Amino acid sequence: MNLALRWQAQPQRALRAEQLGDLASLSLKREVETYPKPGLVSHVDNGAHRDMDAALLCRSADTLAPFFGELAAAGAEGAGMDRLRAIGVAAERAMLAATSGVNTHRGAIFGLGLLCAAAGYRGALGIRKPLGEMVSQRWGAAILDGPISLRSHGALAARRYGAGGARAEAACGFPSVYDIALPALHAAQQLAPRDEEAARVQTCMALIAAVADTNLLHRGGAEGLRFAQASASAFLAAGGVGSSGWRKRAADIHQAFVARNLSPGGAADLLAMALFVDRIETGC
Ligand SMILES: CC(C)(COP(=O)(O)OP(=O)(O)OC[C@H]1O[C@@H](n2cnc3c(N)ncnc32)[C@H](O[C@H]2O[C@H](COP(=O)(O)OP(=O)(O)OP(=O)(O)O)[C@@H](O)[C@H]2O)[C@@H]1O)[C@@H](O)C(=O)NCCC(=O)NCCS
Ligand SMILES: Nc1ncnc2[nH]cnc12
Repeated sequence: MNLALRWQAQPQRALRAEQLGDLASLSLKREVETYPKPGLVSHVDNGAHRDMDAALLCRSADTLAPFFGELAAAGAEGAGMDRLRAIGVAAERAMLAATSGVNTHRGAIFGLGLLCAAAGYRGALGIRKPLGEMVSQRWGAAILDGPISLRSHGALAARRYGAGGARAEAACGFPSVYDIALPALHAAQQLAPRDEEAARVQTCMALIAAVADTNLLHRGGAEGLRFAQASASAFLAAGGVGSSGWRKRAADIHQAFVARNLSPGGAADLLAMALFVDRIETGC
C-alpha cells in the first residue's frame, strides 16, 4: 500500500502497541519522503551523507517497527527506564546490523521510543495528557541520571558547547516538538493547504532555526550551527512555504548545507516525532 494511504488508514485512537510501532516507523519514512530538507537525505538525494540514502533509512525504519511496538507495550505495563533502555539498546544493535554499521536513527530510537512508551502508558491509563509531558513526568529524572557515553558526538558537543541534545529534549517533555514543530506544522497546513510535503519542509526549517542540533555542532562547530540557524530563519522570515519560489529557495539552502557538510540529524528526528505526536494527539 502506498505510504500516504497507509498513513490515512491508521485508526485515530486507542492504538495497540503493534500499531504504535508501525506508526512510529511510518513517521520516520514520512520524514525521509520530504524534500528539500537542508543537508539531509530524502527520496531525491543523499544530502551531505556519503554513507546513507533513502532506501537505507527506510530499511532502518522497517527494522525498528517491532522495537517501537515493544516499547509501547512496555510503557503500557508501567516499565521503568532500565527496561526501556534495554529495549532501546537492542533496537540500536538491530539498526546497526540492518545498515552495516551506519548510524541512521540512534536519536530517533531514543526520542520516538520514549514517545511510544508514553503512548502505551497513556492508553493503559486511559488518559489524554500530552505524550511529552508523560515522558518528562514518568521517566525524566531517570533519563538525566542515565549512563552517558563519554566518546559520543553528543557528549563531546555537550562538553564543548553546553548543548543538552537528545537527553535534555526528552527529559523536558520535548519542547522542540510541542513549542516549535507542531505550531509550525499546523500554521503551514493553513499556508499551503493540500501540500503535506510543504508543511513538513516548513516544520523542518522551524526546527533547524531553533534547535541546538548536536549533529550540526559535531560537523560544523558553533559556526556551522549559526550558519544553519540563520539560513533556516531567513527562509521562514521570507514567508517560508507560503511565498512564491519557496522550493527553489529551500533547495538552494539544501545545497549550501551540502557544500559545508552540514546535516541536522536531530531536526530530522524531531520532525518525525512531531508527525507521530500530531497523529496520536490530534488524529491528523
Ligand atoms: C541518549 C542517546 C541518544 C545518546 O546520545 P548521544 O550521547 O550521542 O547524544 P545526542 O547527540 O544528544 O543525541 C544523539 C542523536 O540524537 C539526535 N539529536 C541531535 N541533536 C538533538 C537535539 N537537540 N534534540 C534531539 N535529538 C537530537 C541525533 O540523531 C540523528 O542524527 C544521527 C545521524 O547523524 P550523522 O550526521 O550521520 O551523525 P553520525 O553518524 O553520528 O556522524 P558522521 O556521519 O558525521 O560521522 C542519527 O542517529 C539520527 O537519529 C543525534 O545523533 C542514546 O544513544 C542512548 O542513551 N541510548 C540508549 C538507549 C536508551 O536509553 N533508550 C531509551 C528508550 S528508547
Ligand atoms: N533524513 C535524514 N538524513 C540524515 N540523517 C538522518 N537522521 C534521521 N533522518 C535523517
